[in-house]
Amino acid sequence: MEHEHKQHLLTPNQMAMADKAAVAAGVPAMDLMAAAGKAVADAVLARWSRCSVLVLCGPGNNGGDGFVVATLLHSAGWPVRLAFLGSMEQLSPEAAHFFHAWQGDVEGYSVDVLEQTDLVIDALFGAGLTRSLAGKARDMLDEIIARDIPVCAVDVPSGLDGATGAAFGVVAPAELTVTFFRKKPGHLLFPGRALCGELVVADIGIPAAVLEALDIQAWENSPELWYRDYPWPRLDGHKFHRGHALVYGGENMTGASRLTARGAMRIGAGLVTLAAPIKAWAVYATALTGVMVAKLEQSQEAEDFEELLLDPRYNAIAVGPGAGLVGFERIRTRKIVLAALVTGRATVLDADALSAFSGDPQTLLDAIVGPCVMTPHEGEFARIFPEMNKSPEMNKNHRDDKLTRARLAAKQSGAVVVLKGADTVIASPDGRAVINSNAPADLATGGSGDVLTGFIVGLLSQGTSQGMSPFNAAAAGVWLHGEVANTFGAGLIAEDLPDHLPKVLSAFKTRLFTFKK
Ligand SMILES: NC(=O)C1=CN([C@@H]2O[C@H](COP(=O)(O)OP(=O)(O)OC[C@H]3O[C@@H](n4cnc5c(N)ncnc54)[C@H](O)[C@@H]3O)[C@@H](O)[C@H]2O)[C@@H](O)CC1
Ligand SMILES: [K+]
Repeated sequence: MEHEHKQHLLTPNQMAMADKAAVAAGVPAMDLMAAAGKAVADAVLARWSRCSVLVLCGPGNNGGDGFVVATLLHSAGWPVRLAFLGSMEQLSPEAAHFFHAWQGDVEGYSVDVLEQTDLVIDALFGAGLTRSLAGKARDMLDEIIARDIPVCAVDVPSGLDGATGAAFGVVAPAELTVTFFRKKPGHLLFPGRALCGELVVADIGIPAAVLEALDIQAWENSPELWYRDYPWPRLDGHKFHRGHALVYGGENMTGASRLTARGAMRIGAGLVTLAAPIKAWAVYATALTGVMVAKLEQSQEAEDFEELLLDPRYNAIAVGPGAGLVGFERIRTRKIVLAALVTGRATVLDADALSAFSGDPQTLLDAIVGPCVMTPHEGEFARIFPEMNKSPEMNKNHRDDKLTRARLAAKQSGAVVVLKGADTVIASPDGRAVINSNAPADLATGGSGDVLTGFIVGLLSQGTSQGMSPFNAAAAGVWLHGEVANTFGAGLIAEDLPDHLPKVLSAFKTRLFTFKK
């Protein structure tokens, strides 16, 4: 539990509740602010050499943290100026205390203070921001951007929504952001992730026990969340115990489903069968060695696929990569998807399996009866959930909020939704969500999604009853996929992903022992 706690993501509201709970548990609010300010000052001292600093303090407790930072950097011998946007009377008792502790001048709040500033400490607004910045607050940010002055943000860059990662309006990108206690979704979701720069999470003395009462439903993806369920081969195991994944392969883009099949093999499916239309059968059979290839006769591919599925040993199915969308292929892809779903067995739907239901997504959503993982990128997501951003449940300020969209999609469909991108969100129909943060840009390469589908179906084939839930299998697949790309480095192509996985799995296995201690 202790490890998982580190991955918790708190919304700004939950963070305010954590703050209150800590105070109720006996931690003085003054100490929290002092610790927050010290954490920021320490991080600045560790990264920058002595330079001329301007601390911009806002009207709330984010500004309070700023007063502390100013005092500490001044004590460290740095030239510090402070500008305050707010009124003394409205400061909280803690912020007022640290305002009075500041020995220097308080500059007028105008863009002129940016003259001869080498570094800005942005303590204007943090978790309390609820709308776009206007007037003087906004002008200052515009000018910081125009002058390209380095920024260290306190908690979040001012103007960033900690819940969604969206900008309320203008945001000055930070080189460093120091946040407190736990991350927020907005630190991981784009554009927030890019606007934060380097992110430091500082312990300010809030006891982890306050998390219990917060009903947290979002985590940063990490093995701590799912390693207990990871299906390591057992000594007494047999290939049949490790499941049998069935992958549908289309007629033209045969590379895609081959990558899926290879991904499933590498991640530990006991057996993988690729079922392909007879026209393409020879291509598959020649190219694949460890993977079996089943023939689907012309014009009765879906029926043959159904017949294959009469064999209960196929316990996880993947459809989508290279399935085909042109002309009659689209109808065939739809039939294959529905044949897979009606079995109620664990199914992963990707790419064409989703796009084939464009214009008629309800047919797909109604057919989901068993464990299912959908892995759309944004384009595919829009085809299956075209009205999502109009939903009354969407955040009114940020209708493109990825976390909420993925959660609503999971709830509506009953499937685990993996909404892909540089900040992939994995959402469960029960409201839990994981945000992935380990994917490097190298992963944006053709075929990488096909391998991800393979990783997930391979994990699912190893048993959803005793083994991984679809939610955990999806989170594990996405994390391992990112980790492989990270450890492989530059020059990555999709083929490398399955083949480099064993190295990552070995390292992960070693790490597992440290988790268990
Ligand atoms: N655990 C915690 O929660 C802790 C929080 N601390 C700091 O406290 C911050 C949160 O403090 P607050 O809740 O006071 O929030 P903020 O300091 O972010 O700002 C709140 C103030 O801004 C006003 N405001 C909101 N949107 C505005 C807009 N668009 N234009 C102008 N004014 C606007 C509000 O009316 C309120 O007066 C955190 O970000 C963090 O920096 C730290 O002091 C230590 C502990
Ligand atoms: K800030």
